[in-house]
Amino acid sequence: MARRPLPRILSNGGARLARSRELARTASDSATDVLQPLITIARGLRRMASAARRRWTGTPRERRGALLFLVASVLLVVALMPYGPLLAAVALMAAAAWHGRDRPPREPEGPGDSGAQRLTALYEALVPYFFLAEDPDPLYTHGGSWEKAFPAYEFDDTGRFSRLVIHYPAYFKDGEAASRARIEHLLTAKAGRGREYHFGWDGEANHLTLTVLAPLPTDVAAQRFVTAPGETVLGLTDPTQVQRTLPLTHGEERRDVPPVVWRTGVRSTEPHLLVLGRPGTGTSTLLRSIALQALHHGGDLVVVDGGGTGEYACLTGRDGVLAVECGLSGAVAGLEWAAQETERRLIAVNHARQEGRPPPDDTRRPLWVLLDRPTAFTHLADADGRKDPQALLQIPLRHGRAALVTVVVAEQLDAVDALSEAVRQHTRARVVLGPAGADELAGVLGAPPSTTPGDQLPPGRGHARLGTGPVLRLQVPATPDPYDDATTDALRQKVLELLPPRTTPADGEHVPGDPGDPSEPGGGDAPAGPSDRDLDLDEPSPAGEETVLAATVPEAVPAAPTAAVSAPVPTLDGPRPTPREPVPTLDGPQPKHKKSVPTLIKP
Ligand SMILES: Nc1ncnc2c1ncn2[C@@H]1O[C@H](COP(=O)(O)OP(=O)(O)OP(=O)(O)O)[C@@H](O)[C@H]1O
Repeated sequence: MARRPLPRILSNGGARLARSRELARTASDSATDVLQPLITIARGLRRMASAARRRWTGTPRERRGALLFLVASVLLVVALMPYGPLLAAVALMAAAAWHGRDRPPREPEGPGDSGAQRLTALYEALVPYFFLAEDPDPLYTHGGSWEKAFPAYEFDDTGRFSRLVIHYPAYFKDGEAASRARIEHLLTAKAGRGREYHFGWDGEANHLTLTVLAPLPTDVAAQRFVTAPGETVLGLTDPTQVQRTLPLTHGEERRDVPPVVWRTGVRSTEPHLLVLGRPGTGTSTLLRSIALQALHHGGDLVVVDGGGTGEYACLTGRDGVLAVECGLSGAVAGLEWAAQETERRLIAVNHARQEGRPPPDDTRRPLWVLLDRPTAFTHLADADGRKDPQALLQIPLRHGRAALVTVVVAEQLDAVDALSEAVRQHTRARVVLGPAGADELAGVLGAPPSTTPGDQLPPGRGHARLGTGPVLRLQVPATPDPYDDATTDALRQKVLELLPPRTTPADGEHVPGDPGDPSEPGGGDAPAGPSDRDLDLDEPSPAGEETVLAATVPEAVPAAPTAAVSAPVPTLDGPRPTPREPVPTLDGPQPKHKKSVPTLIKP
């Protein structure tokens, strides 16, 4: 059947319609331009009329008669004057045009009543700190005015300060931490507790800027961070303090968040990290997060857990995890091996340099030594008359940077005194999690933070300082123990996905199943927690009966760990075992294996 053409109005009606709409718009624009003076005058007349009406209603009744009489007299005079009505009409039009002109919206004037009250109260509170009797023209004085002292202020919807600039006298000792802390403490109390503030001291201009900080996101979970090898994300911080951002996945959406990135390796100026916090503030979580990132970048891990709660059990037997030690003997053996491995690497690198060769491959794989609560072992060793495992950290801490050996120590704040001198001296990257006083923070970080901690800190919230850098607010990404019953399924799955696969055990050793990990044969049904959970700190296993926690090393990197058991280990301090001689451990010599380290401790 032949197609019938559409009616013209339908076939090209759309274009016509658009054209006519365009024409109408142009015509209306031109008309508006032409009639603009009339529109302005009309708007002015309306504004004047409403002003007159307001004036009339605002005039008391008893004076309205007089006002009416005055207006009538003026009108009469004008009417009787030569050209009076004409001049009056011209004047009226001119006045209407003036009042009808477009005016930019007026800035709200002043802080309002409640704002002024807050500013006055704050000003009075600051007087004792900023007043000097000898000052001939004091900026702060009792009964004085705050206008000159607070050049800029902003309030939030609830009427509390969101930003405030405070001008202080030049003689105020802003270079002294104690003086600054007193002012910050006062401002925190006056500006409203329960929020976190940033204090920006501008010593040159004698200005202090108080800014309310938005809470750091607590809903970011462990994930693959877009970082280069040698970079570890400790957590998230404020955009004002860091230039860089990382794209992070948060639920379904992706957003750019400023991270605290810690650089390790040969060029690092702070190659080792100390994490402190009160119990339950998230120090183990941060160590787990670091472990996952280290494994992702191809590092080897030795984990020493003095907490003894099995929070690192999920790492046991994973590719790259050399040992997860919860007992004193295991800890000592693991750390002894790490010290010897550091030396071996150093010497190998030195030889290679002297011979003009690049460093051998088996010195290039980063080795991470993670210690959670090492002071628990110090007490145990002391009671037992055994060697303090912390003493073994001396070499990795002092020489680890050149050997790509990184030490991370997590400890409780009140056990700082029990940390060895070497740990305190060589851990120049510092993190403090959870509530801590300004003095405590300054003592650990070497400088007080420029922000105040809130009253209620979520787990994983704290401060970080890398070397001599600024003190940064920190929120550690949620990286819970996947074997913990309290962990939600979504988070458990996220952490399990980040774990490397299990290494095939050597010597037919059994590597425990992964409860909840569907990829593990029998994993879903396995009892929660592998064997290291059962280790009792108070009862160190007898020599030769220590539970094997980690057994193997991937084939791709045979040299590093194998060296621990079979390669010659020259030392910095003195003679070491001769070639082919196994490194002695507390539990006796180790068997030799071609591709794998059987154990750090004999089964
Ligand atoms: N960054 C975080 N985000 C969300 N929850 C966290 C975070 N850090 C820790 N938590 C939660 O807080 C609790 C304590 O964490 P964690 O075990 O890491 O603390 P801890 O300082 O090691 O305490 P303890 O020494 O008692 O083991 C856990 O339930 C953990 O899931």
